[in-house]
Amino acid sequence: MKFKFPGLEPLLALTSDFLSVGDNNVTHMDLEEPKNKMFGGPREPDEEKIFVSGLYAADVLHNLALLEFCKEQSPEIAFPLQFVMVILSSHKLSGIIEDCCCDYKTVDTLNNQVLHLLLQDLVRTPFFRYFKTRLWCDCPFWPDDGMCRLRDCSVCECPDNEFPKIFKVPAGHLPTDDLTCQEGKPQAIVDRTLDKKAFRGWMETDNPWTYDDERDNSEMTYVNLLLNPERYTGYTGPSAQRIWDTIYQKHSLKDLPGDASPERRVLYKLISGLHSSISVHIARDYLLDEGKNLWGPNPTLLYERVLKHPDRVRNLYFTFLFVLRAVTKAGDYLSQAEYSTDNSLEHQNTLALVNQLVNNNRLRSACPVPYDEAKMWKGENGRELKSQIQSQFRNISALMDCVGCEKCRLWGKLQILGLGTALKILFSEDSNDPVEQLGQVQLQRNEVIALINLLNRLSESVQAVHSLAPEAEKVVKDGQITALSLQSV
Ligand SMILES: Cc1cc2nc3c(=O)[nH]c(=O)nc-3n(C[C@H](O)[C@H](O)[C@H](O)COP(=O)(O)OP(=O)(O)OC[C@H]3O[C@@H](n4cnc5c(N)ncnc54)[C@H](O)[C@@H]3O)c2cc1C
Repeated sequence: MKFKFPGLEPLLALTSDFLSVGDNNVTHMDLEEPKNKMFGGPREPDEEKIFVSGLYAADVLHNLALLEFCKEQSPEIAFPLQFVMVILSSHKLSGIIEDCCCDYKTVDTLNNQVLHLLLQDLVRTPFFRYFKTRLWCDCPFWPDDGMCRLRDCSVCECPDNEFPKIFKVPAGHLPTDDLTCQEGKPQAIVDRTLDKKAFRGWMETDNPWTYDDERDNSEMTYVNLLLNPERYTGYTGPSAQRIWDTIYQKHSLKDLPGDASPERRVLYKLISGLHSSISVHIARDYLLDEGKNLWGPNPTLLYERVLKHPDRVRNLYFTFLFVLRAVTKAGDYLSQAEYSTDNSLEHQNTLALVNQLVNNNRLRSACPVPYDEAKMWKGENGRELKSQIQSQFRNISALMDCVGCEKCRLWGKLQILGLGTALKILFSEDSNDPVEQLGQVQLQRNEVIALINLLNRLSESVQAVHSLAPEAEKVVKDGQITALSLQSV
């Protein structure tokens, strides 16, 4: 098949800024070979149609065919061209987001104009600002190997008088000077009672997807998330590496074979999307000068860790839509819930914001079903696979106690709980009827706080990728041009 690639001439013109190859007469190429390489064999007619429709053309051509072709035709342009291709393919993703029902452009527009602002307001409300968690517990898998070197790594807990009275645990609140995990205490019923009184409509229910973090309420502490932003902490090296390796390797999530089930791929994409989002937050709020305590974006880091890898950007968008779908699917439940804090005006305000989010007309018309969960678990071994993946996800959730940096652990736990809540909403197993399933889902207050805060984190990351990409690419391009000119000296 011969395919005319309209982007090739401008690409070559761009490349000719570096080398004199502008008059290279390359406008057609044979796509059979690169296409087969990319997809592992010829495709079905439908996929063929999609392939040539142009949705994937940019990716395929930028990443494979063009490079291969040009290497053969003209080896001297391969390097600058590869660089230009990486840049072009890194943020200009187009077409439908894989396994989802909306395209990249729509998601960017909706996020910039509607979702981002709403979510920013929502996570600032007293209800969504306080997250209950256990910060001090030991890793169930290996001894503590904390590598944190910055004070920015530790979490600032709420002083007792800060959060709404109604949130307070009447007894057994962990003293701030007791930094050890207190194992073996009997189940505390105190906080459960308080939850029922304080949050009418919120239940204590199990989440089959997550490791139960609320076994002993006396070990739980409230954290004001606004005082503990997710950003660069200095947590790096073998400790952090071990967590990510364990997640990806032990659970065989990476380099999935061609015949891996779609469900396994979804689990990988969710973890990878979350990983991208964490990296984006590190890059967008980085400690640029420790001496001067100067914080700001680090475009090179953003590029190296995320933008340079189109699959990581794609997984970020996928995860955003997956969680967004869970929030809208639980819309009826969320719009009838109780958001009481000390102040009834705050409840009204929070409820109004939740309603604007879950019943948003623009979202409904532009992207009515961000992700279609109905396709999952349909195979012969659907049930078995579901319980396997559920147990994998529970293990990943337990691994968060091994994160050797307090602030990273806080956000790791919150976001994994948020993902677990999305999985619970989308794949509630009580019934086969999706309408009934939704009616039966019961959420804990902390799950809803985690879900909305996770959606906000993902929305921030999608926005940062969209808005910081040009700058990041320029910084990298300038660096490359300098490197190229040094090479040619
Ligand atoms: C749960 C958790 C939360 C964390 N939170 C913070 C935080 O708030 N602040 C902070 O400064 N640090 C945080 N860290 C550490 C941070 O994620 C990195 O591990 C650290 O900055 C070192 O980065 P790195 O470049 O070595 O690569 P890492 O990000 O550690 O990645 C390890 C390897 O995973 C692969 N990989 C990277 N990204 C993806 C992706 N999106 N999809 C698939 N594979 C990928 C690559 O092969 C890479 O070499 C956290 C770590 C964990 C485990």
